[in-house]
Amino acid sequence: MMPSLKYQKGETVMGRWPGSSLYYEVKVLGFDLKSQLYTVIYKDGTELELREQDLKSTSGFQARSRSRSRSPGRRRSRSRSPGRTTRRSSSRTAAAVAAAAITDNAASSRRETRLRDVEVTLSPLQPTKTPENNGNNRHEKNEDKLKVENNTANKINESEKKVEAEPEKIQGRYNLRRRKDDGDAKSDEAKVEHPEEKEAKKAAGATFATPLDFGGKIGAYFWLLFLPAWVLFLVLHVNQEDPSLATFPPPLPPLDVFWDAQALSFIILWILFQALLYVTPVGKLSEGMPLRSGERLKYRTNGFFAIVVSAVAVAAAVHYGVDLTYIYSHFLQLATGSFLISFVLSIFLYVYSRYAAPEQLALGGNSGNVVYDFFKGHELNPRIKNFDLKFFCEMRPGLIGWCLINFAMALAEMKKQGLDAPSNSMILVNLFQLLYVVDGLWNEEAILTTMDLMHDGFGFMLAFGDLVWVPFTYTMQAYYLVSHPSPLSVPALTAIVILKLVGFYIFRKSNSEKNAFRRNPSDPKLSYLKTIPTATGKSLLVSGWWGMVRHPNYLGDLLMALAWSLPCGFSHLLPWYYMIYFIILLVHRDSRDMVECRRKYGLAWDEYCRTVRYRIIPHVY
Ligand SMILES: NC(=O)C1=CN([C@@H]2O[C@H](COP(=O)(O)OP(=O)(O)OC[C@H]3O[C@@H](n4cnc5c(N)ncnc54)[C@H](OP(=O)(O)O)[C@@H]3O)[C@@H](O)[C@H]2O)C=CC1
Ligand SMILES: CC(C)CCC[C@@H](C)[C@H]1CC=C2C3=C(CC[C@@]21C)[C@@]1(C)CC[C@H](O)C(C)(C)[C@@H]1CC3
Repeated sequence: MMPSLKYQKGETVMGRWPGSSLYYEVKVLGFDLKSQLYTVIYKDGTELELREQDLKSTSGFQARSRSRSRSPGRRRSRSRSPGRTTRRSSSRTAAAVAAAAITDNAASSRRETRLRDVEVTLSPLQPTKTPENNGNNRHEKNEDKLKVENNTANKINESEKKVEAEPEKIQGRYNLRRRKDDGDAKSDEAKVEHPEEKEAKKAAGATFATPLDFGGKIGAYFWLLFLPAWVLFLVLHVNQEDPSLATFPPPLPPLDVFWDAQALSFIILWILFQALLYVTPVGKLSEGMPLRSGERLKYRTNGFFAIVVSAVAVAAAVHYGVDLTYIYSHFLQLATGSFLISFVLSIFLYVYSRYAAPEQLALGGNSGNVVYDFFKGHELNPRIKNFDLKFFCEMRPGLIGWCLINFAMALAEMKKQGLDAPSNSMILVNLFQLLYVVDGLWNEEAILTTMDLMHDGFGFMLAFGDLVWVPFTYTMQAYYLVSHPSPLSVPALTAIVILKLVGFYIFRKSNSEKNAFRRNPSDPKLSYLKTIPTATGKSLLVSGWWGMVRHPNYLGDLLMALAWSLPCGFSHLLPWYYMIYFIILLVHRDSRDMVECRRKYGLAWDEYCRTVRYRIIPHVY
């Protein structure tokens, strides 16, 4: 029993469908005092959390005509409502709707046909104007108030315009909060909120999170210690004459060797220089994907400009006698300096996130455990004014720094081996990785539809990953080649170049296809693609690259990684480190994404997985 609550455990009530005014019959499973949310279960077994405002007693509903619910005008006004969300509830409810839509899909074996335009046909009931309804939802008088059966038949209707055709409407689909009849998000914000509603909103934001990754709370402690230790191990190991497992563990130098104030100041200067380029008003202002609040952040995507200016600056520095082999000889000290910066940044990010509104927190980094949230990232998009810290760190200092370090290694190789030009292997590694980074910066907008930008909070994992892991471990191949020459025959070189180009083609095409589709699903250039509708208003691609495997971009990336290691030969395991790490990282990311997409899209995701059976490698995995 749940004392003094409006709805009791076991009671059957009507629960609102996110982004609309449709109500399903649900059974109350429980009530969370902290979040003030009811856990309810649908007839198809889907559980979700709803606020009291989104529940109504069944007595307040009556059957109403089908034609009214299908009025296009009405649908229009609904989907234009400003989007605000409660956390878990929105996605779980979406899953429930997806479940219904896809059940019918599967039954009518429409997989082979074009599934882009969908309408969920419901059997609506209209609530009578009971005092309860009027009291709770006065603002909804003009909206459809519909009751639907959970096991309602849903069908694909080719004639209806799908929600995705107007991306700005997507936000309305996630709305489980009070909705105003019209007006934009800003006017919404300006209205005074009831204190109770404020509390519930706070609680909803603060409590709900996705399941814990990376071994949970204990895992977070482990990774916090292991990741820096692993970088240290790699840096010390690669510096040895014989970097084989026989010399494991590498000898630890005295503590004072780690610290170099000059190295730290170079890192700070580099980050400030990149920050300056980032805020330079050159290049496009791109829109991110809609957030849970319905808001879309703007990002200055001038990464290509940044790398070109950086290259010119580095070339000028070399021309005026700056010895870049300093990077090779002070690698450990530079890594230590970067680590310190990433650690201080992570502390700042965590403290800063404590002042963020609940809807600005990352679902995956909101466990309530300080260490876990510090590691995983508490706030989704921490910004100082318009300066987006996550976007900047992920795309600039570390990524461009990676190319700078590789270049320095080529110079160091020439110096150490007494060469007039870098070796073929060194040139390949430099060019391949430069292409990867330049491509990422050229297509910088595409990063806005990746997991890191959309779902992961910005905390130690990414700050350390961006500022330490990328520049100081992704450069292992180039570092290795400085003192371990690996001559390449012409056929081997040709084969490696072909492998790289094939990988790059798959990687770029698949990433661009998904990005273009997410940005404008009705792009005529994508009209040949088949899709599966989901109840969130977004669809899933089931043909093209994303019909081949579930992560074609990972396949391309892995082929490229192979091409980066091959020039280093097979004498040591160390240059293969990236390949091994990358397989683990991408397999884990794929699993994380599966969980996240299953949560978001429910049975529509299962249907996608049935249609596209392999995850990364066709017919293998
Ligand atoms: N070099 C490196 O260290 C690393 C490189 N990468 C690369 O970065 C790139 C981005 O990777 P990552 O962010 O992990 O993942 P993705 O770019 O693959 O993003 C996954 C998201 O894409 C959407 N999606 C999945 N399936 C479909 C589909 N069938 N149709 C439409 N949308 C779909 C989903 O988001 P939604 O539906 O919400 O839009 C899903 O959450 C990849 O190329 C990867 O290889 C990644 C990690 C490290
Ligand atoms: C420290 C942890 C064990 C792992 C940290 C992972 C991060 C290093 C990576 C997570 C996703 C990344 C991406 C790129 C770099 C590595 C990190 C930050 C990326 C920017 C590289 C360039 C590509 O073109 C890209 C697609 C833009 C990549 C996006 C993901």
